[in-house]
Amino acid sequence: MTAAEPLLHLEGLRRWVRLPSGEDLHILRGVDLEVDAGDHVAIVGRSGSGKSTLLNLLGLIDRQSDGVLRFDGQDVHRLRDARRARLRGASIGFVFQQFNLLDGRTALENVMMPLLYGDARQFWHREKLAREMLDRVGLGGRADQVPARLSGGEQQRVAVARALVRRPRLILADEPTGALDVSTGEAVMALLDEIARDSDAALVTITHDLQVAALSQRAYLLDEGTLHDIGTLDAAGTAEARTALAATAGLRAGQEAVA
Ligand SMILES: Nc1ncnc2c1ncn2[C@@H]1O[C@H](COP(=O)(O)OP(=O)(O)OP(=O)(O)O)[C@@H](O)[C@H]1O
Repeated sequence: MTAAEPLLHLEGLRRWVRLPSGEDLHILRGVDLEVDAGDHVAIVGRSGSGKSTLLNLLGLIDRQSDGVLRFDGQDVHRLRDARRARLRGASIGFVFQQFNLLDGRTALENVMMPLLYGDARQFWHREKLAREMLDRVGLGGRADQVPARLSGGEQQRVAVARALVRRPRLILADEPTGALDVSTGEAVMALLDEIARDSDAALVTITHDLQVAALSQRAYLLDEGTLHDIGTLDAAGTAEARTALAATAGLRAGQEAVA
Protein backbone atom coordinates (compact mmCIF):
# COMPACT_ATOMS: atom_id res chain seq x y z
CA MET A 1 0.00 0.00 0.00
CA THR A 2 1.35 3.46 -0.85
CA ALA A 3 1.07 6.18 1.79
CA ALA A 4 -1.78 7.84 -0.10
CA GLU A 5 -3.81 4.68 -0.64
CA PRO A 6 -6.57 3.96 1.90
CA LEU A 7 -7.19 0.40 3.06
CA LEU A 8 -10.51 0.34 1.20
CA HIS A 9 -11.25 2.38 -1.89
CA LEU A 10 -14.65 2.07 -3.56
CA GLU A 11 -15.45 4.10 -6.63
CA GLY A 12 -18.69 3.96 -8.59
CA LEU A 13 -19.35 0.49 -7.21
CA ARG A 14 -22.43 -1.07 -8.78
CA ARG A 15 -24.16 -4.35 -8.23
CA TRP A 16 -27.18 -5.63 -10.10
CA VAL A 17 -28.82 -9.01 -10.35
CA ARG A 18 -30.87 -10.49 -13.17
CA LEU A 19 -34.39 -11.35 -11.97
CA PRO A 20 -36.33 -14.36 -13.31
CA SER A 21 -38.50 -11.88 -15.26
CA GLY A 22 -35.38 -10.97 -17.25
CA GLU A 23 -35.17 -7.50 -15.70
CA ASP A 24 -32.10 -6.27 -13.83
CA LEU A 25 -32.51 -5.23 -10.20
CA HIS A 26 -30.04 -2.42 -9.50
CA ILE A 27 -29.12 -2.76 -5.83
CA LEU A 28 -25.99 -0.59 -5.62
CA ARG A 29 -25.95 2.29 -8.09
CA GLY A 30 -22.51 3.84 -7.68
CA VAL A 31 -21.05 3.61 -4.18
CA ASP A 32 -18.01 5.72 -3.33
CA LEU A 33 -16.20 5.18 -0.03
CA GLU A 34 -12.72 5.33 1.45
CA VAL A 35 -11.78 3.67 4.73
CA ASP A 36 -8.35 4.00 6.32
CA ALA A 37 -6.64 1.67 8.76
CA GLY A 38 -7.92 2.49 12.26
CA ASP A 39 -11.19 4.03 10.97
CA HIS A 40 -14.54 3.00 12.39
CA VAL A 41 -17.26 3.57 9.80
CA ALA A 42 -20.94 2.72 10.17
CA ILE A 43 -23.29 2.06 7.28
CA VAL A 44 -26.97 2.38 8.08
CA GLY A 45 -29.95 1.79 5.87
CA ARG A 46 -33.45 0.46 5.96
CA SER A 47 -34.21 -3.21 5.36
CA GLY A 48 -33.70 -4.03 1.71
CA SER A 49 -31.48 -0.99 1.02
CA GLY A 50 -28.54 -3.19 -0.01
CA LYS A 51 -26.43 -3.37 3.17
CA SER A 52 -25.78 -7.11 2.94
CA THR A 53 -25.03 -6.78 -0.75
CA LEU A 54 -22.41 -4.12 0.03
CA LEU A 55 -21.00 -6.16 2.90
CA ASN A 56 -20.58 -9.17 0.62
CA LEU A 57 -18.59 -7.01 -1.81
CA LEU A 58 -16.42 -5.52 0.97
CA GLY A 59 -15.85 -9.02 2.36
CA LEU A 60 -14.73 -10.32 -1.05
CA ILE A 61 -17.59 -12.83 -1.00
CA ASP A 62 -19.33 -11.47 -4.13
CA ARG A 63 -18.04 -9.52 -7.09
CA GLN A 64 -19.30 -6.13 -8.18
CA SER A 65 -21.11 -5.75 -11.51
CA ASP A 66 -19.18 -2.55 -12.27
CA GLY A 67 -16.93 0.01 -10.60
CA VAL A 68 -13.73 -0.24 -8.57
CA LEU A 69 -12.98 -1.91 -5.24
CA ARG A 70 -9.38 -1.72 -4.08
CA PHE A 71 -8.25 -3.43 -0.91
CA ASP A 72 -4.85 -2.30 0.29
CA GLY A 73 -4.21 -0.82 -3.14
CA GLN A 74 -5.10 -4.02 -4.94
CA ASP A 75 -7.92 -4.21 -7.51
CA VAL A 76 -9.61 -7.27 -6.05
CA HIS A 77 -11.87 -7.79 -9.05
CA ARG A 78 -8.85 -8.97 -10.98
CA LEU A 79 -7.92 -11.66 -8.48
CA ARG A 80 -8.87 -15.28 -9.06
CA ASP A 81 -11.22 -16.92 -6.55
CA ALA A 82 -8.47 -18.79 -4.68
CA ARG A 83 -6.42 -15.59 -4.18
CA ARG A 84 -9.50 -13.71 -3.04
CA ALA A 85 -10.29 -16.46 -0.54
CA ARG A 86 -6.73 -16.33 0.83
CA LEU A 87 -6.83 -12.54 1.10
CA ARG A 88 -10.22 -12.75 2.82
CA GLY A 89 -9.03 -15.33 5.36
CA ALA A 90 -5.84 -13.47 6.19
CA SER A 91 -7.11 -9.89 6.15
CA ILE A 92 -10.84 -9.74 6.92
CA GLY A 93 -12.69 -10.75 10.08
CA PHE A 94 -16.48 -11.12 10.18
CA VAL A 95 -18.87 -10.66 13.10
CA PHE A 96 -22.51 -11.59 12.47
CA GLN A 97 -25.78 -10.93 14.27
CA GLN A 98 -26.33 -14.61 15.11
CA PHE A 99 -22.70 -15.23 16.24
CA ASN A 100 -22.38 -18.29 13.92
CA LEU A 101 -20.35 -20.31 16.42
CA LEU A 102 -19.98 -24.07 15.99
CA ASP A 103 -22.32 -25.62 18.58
CA GLY A 104 -20.43 -28.80 19.39
CA ARG A 105 -17.09 -27.03 19.89
CA THR A 106 -15.78 -25.16 22.91
CA ALA A 107 -15.13 -21.43 22.89
CA LEU A 108 -11.40 -22.20 22.55
CA GLU A 109 -11.94 -24.53 19.58
CA ASN A 110 -14.14 -21.94 17.90
CA VAL A 111 -11.47 -19.26 18.25
CA MET A 112 -8.72 -21.64 17.10
CA MET A 113 -10.64 -22.52 13.93
CA PRO A 114 -9.42 -19.65 11.66
CA LEU A 115 -5.81 -20.33 12.73
CA LEU A 116 -5.96 -23.75 11.07
CA TYR A 117 -5.88 -21.81 7.79
CA GLY A 118 -3.29 -19.26 8.93
CA ASP A 119 0.43 -19.10 8.25
CA ALA A 120 2.81 -21.60 9.86
CA ARG A 121 3.31 -19.47 12.99
CA GLN A 122 -0.44 -19.07 13.49
CA PHE A 123 -1.03 -22.77 12.86
CA TRP A 124 1.58 -24.05 15.33
CA HIS A 125 0.73 -21.52 18.05
CA ARG A 126 -3.02 -21.71 17.53
CA GLU A 127 -3.95 -22.70 21.06
CA LYS A 128 -1.78 -20.02 22.69
CA LEU A 129 -3.03 -17.33 20.28
CA ALA A 130 -6.67 -18.34 20.79
CA ARG A 131 -6.28 -18.32 24.59
CA GLU A 132 -4.71 -14.85 24.44
CA MET A 133 -7.61 -13.61 22.35
CA LEU A 134 -10.18 -15.12 24.71
CA ASP A 135 -8.37 -13.38 27.59
CA ARG A 136 -8.55 -10.15 25.61
CA VAL A 137 -12.35 -10.38 25.36
CA GLY A 138 -12.61 -11.27 29.05
CA LEU A 139 -13.46 -14.94 28.58
CA GLY A 140 -10.17 -16.60 29.49
CA GLY A 141 -11.93 -18.51 32.24
CA ARG A 142 -14.68 -19.87 29.94
CA ALA A 143 -12.46 -21.32 27.20
CA ASP A 144 -13.76 -24.87 27.67
CA GLN A 145 -17.47 -24.02 27.55
CA VAL A 146 -19.60 -24.85 24.53
CA PRO A 147 -21.69 -21.94 23.14
CA ALA A 148 -24.95 -23.28 24.62
CA ARG A 149 -23.47 -22.74 28.11
CA LEU A 150 -22.64 -19.09 27.40
CA SER A 151 -24.93 -16.05 27.41
CA GLY A 152 -25.67 -14.18 24.16
CA GLY A 153 -23.18 -11.45 25.06
CA GLU A 154 -20.50 -14.02 25.88
CA GLN A 155 -21.15 -15.88 22.62
CA GLN A 156 -20.74 -12.63 20.70
CA ARG A 157 -17.46 -11.98 22.53
CA VAL A 158 -16.26 -15.44 21.46
CA ALA A 159 -17.27 -14.50 17.91
CA VAL A 160 -15.31 -11.24 18.23
CA ALA A 161 -12.26 -13.21 19.43
CA ARG A 162 -12.63 -15.59 16.48
CA ALA A 163 -12.95 -12.68 14.03
CA LEU A 164 -9.84 -10.98 15.38
CA VAL A 165 -7.52 -13.88 16.14
CA ARG A 166 -5.76 -13.68 12.76
CA ARG A 167 -5.24 -9.93 13.26
CA PRO A 168 -7.31 -8.86 10.22
CA ARG A 169 -6.78 -5.42 8.68
CA LEU A 170 -10.54 -5.04 8.16
CA ILE A 171 -13.36 -6.13 10.47
CA LEU A 172 -16.87 -6.33 9.01
CA ALA A 173 -19.61 -6.38 11.63
CA ASP A 174 -23.11 -7.13 10.32
CA GLU A 175 -25.77 -6.10 12.89
CA PRO A 176 -23.38 -7.24 15.66
CA THR A 177 -25.75 -6.20 18.45
CA GLY A 178 -28.98 -7.29 16.75
CA ALA A 179 -29.48 -10.33 18.99
CA LEU A 180 -28.40 -8.64 22.24
CA ASP A 181 -30.10 -6.37 24.75
CA VAL A 182 -29.06 -2.71 24.69
CA SER A 183 -26.44 -2.70 27.45
CA THR A 184 -24.87 -6.03 26.37
CA GLY A 185 -24.80 -4.74 22.80
CA GLU A 186 -23.06 -1.54 23.91
CA ALA A 187 -20.44 -3.55 25.82
CA VAL A 188 -19.76 -5.78 22.79
CA MET A 189 -19.48 -2.74 20.48
CA ALA A 190 -17.12 -0.98 22.90
CA LEU A 191 -14.92 -4.09 22.99
CA LEU A 192 -14.93 -4.47 19.22
CA ASP A 193 -14.08 -0.79 18.78
CA GLU A 194 -11.27 -0.94 21.35
CA ILE A 195 -9.61 -4.07 19.95
CA ALA A 196 -9.91 -2.78 16.39
CA ARG A 197 -8.26 0.49 17.42
CA ASP A 198 -5.48 -1.29 19.35
CA SER A 199 -4.55 -3.33 16.31
CA ASP A 200 -5.05 -0.45 13.82
CA ALA A 201 -7.69 -2.46 11.95
CA ALA A 202 -10.52 -0.72 10.10
CA LEU A 203 -13.99 -1.50 11.45
CA VAL A 204 -17.06 -1.28 9.22
CA THR A 205 -20.31 -1.80 11.11
CA ILE A 206 -23.50 -2.41 9.20
CA THR A 207 -26.60 -1.70 11.22
CA HIS A 208 -30.12 -0.33 11.15
CA ASP A 209 -29.65 1.00 14.70
CA LEU A 210 -28.47 4.61 14.88
CA GLN A 211 -27.33 4.20 18.47
CA VAL A 212 -24.86 1.55 17.32
CA ALA A 213 -23.85 3.77 14.40
CA ALA A 214 -23.22 6.61 16.85
CA LEU A 215 -20.20 4.69 18.17
CA SER A 216 -18.42 5.12 14.83
CA GLN A 217 -16.29 8.06 13.73
CA ARG A 218 -18.28 8.47 10.51
CA ALA A 219 -21.67 7.19 9.43
CA TYR A 220 -23.19 6.75 5.98
CA LEU A 221 -26.76 6.20 4.96
CA LEU A 222 -27.30 3.67 2.18
CA ASP A 223 -30.34 4.83 0.27
CA GLU A 224 -31.45 4.37 -3.34
CA GLY A 225 -28.28 2.41 -4.00
CA THR A 226 -25.81 5.14 -3.04
CA LEU A 227 -24.06 6.19 0.17
CA HIS A 228 -24.76 9.54 1.81
CA ASP A 229 -22.34 10.89 4.39
CA ILE A 230 -24.29 11.65 7.58
CA GLY A 231 -21.17 12.56 9.56
CA THR A 232 -20.75 11.74 13.21
CA LEU A 233 -23.77 10.86 15.31
CA ASP A 234 -22.05 10.80 18.66
CA ALA A 235 -22.17 14.44 19.75
CA ALA A 236 -24.42 15.27 22.68
CA GLY A 237 -27.70 16.65 21.45
CA THR A 238 -27.95 14.44 18.40
CA ALA A 239 -30.82 12.44 19.89
CA GLU A 240 -33.41 14.61 18.16
CA ALA A 241 -31.52 14.51 14.88
CA ARG A 242 -31.29 10.73 15.20
CA THR A 243 -35.02 10.45 15.81
CA ALA A 244 -35.73 12.56 12.73
CA LEU A 245 -33.30 10.57 10.60
CA ALA A 246 -34.73 7.31 11.90
CA ALA A 247 -38.22 8.39 10.95
CA THR A 248 -37.29 9.40 7.41
CA ALA A 249 -34.88 6.56 6.71
CA GLY A 250 -36.81 3.69 8.33
CA LEU A 251 -34.15 3.07 10.98
CA ARG A 252 -34.07 2.39 14.70
CA ALA A 253 -33.15 5.55 16.60
CA GLY A 254 -31.81 3.72 19.63
CA GLN A 255 -33.15 3.80 23.16
CA GLU A 256 -31.71 7.14 24.18
CA ALA A 257 -33.03 8.94 21.10
CA VAL A 258 -36.58 7.69 21.32
CA ALA A 259 -36.84 8.09 25.10
N1 LIG B 1 -29.35 -12.49 -5.59
C1 LIG B 1 -30.44 -11.72 -5.51
N2 LIG B 1 -31.49 -11.94 -6.34
C2 LIG B 1 -32.59 -11.16 -6.28
N3 LIG B 1 -32.73 -10.12 -5.45
C3 LIG B 1 -31.73 -9.86 -4.60
C4 LIG B 1 -30.53 -10.64 -4.58
N4 LIG B 1 -29.72 -10.13 -3.63
C5 LIG B 1 -30.38 -9.10 -3.08
N5 LIG B 1 -31.59 -8.92 -3.66
C6 LIG B 1 -32.57 -7.87 -3.33
O1 LIG B 1 -31.85 -6.63 -3.26
C7 LIG B 1 -32.32 -5.82 -2.19
C8 LIG B 1 -31.20 -5.53 -1.21
O2 LIG B 1 -30.89 -6.73 -0.48
P1 LIG B 1 -29.91 -6.75 0.78
O3 LIG B 1 -30.01 -8.09 1.38
O4 LIG B 1 -28.56 -6.29 0.36
O5 LIG B 1 -30.59 -5.64 1.73
P2 LIG B 1 -30.30 -5.29 3.28
O6 LIG B 1 -30.20 -3.80 3.36
O7 LIG B 1 -29.15 -6.08 3.76
O8 LIG B 1 -31.62 -5.80 3.98
P3 LIG B 1 -31.86 -6.34 5.50
O9 LIG B 1 -31.51 -5.18 6.41
O10 LIG B 1 -33.32 -6.65 5.51
O11 LIG B 1 -30.99 -7.53 5.69
C9 LIG B 1 -33.49 -6.57 -1.57
O12 LIG B 1 -34.68 -6.10 -2.17
C10 LIG B 1 -33.22 -8.02 -1.97
O13 LIG B 1 -34.42 -8.75 -2.06
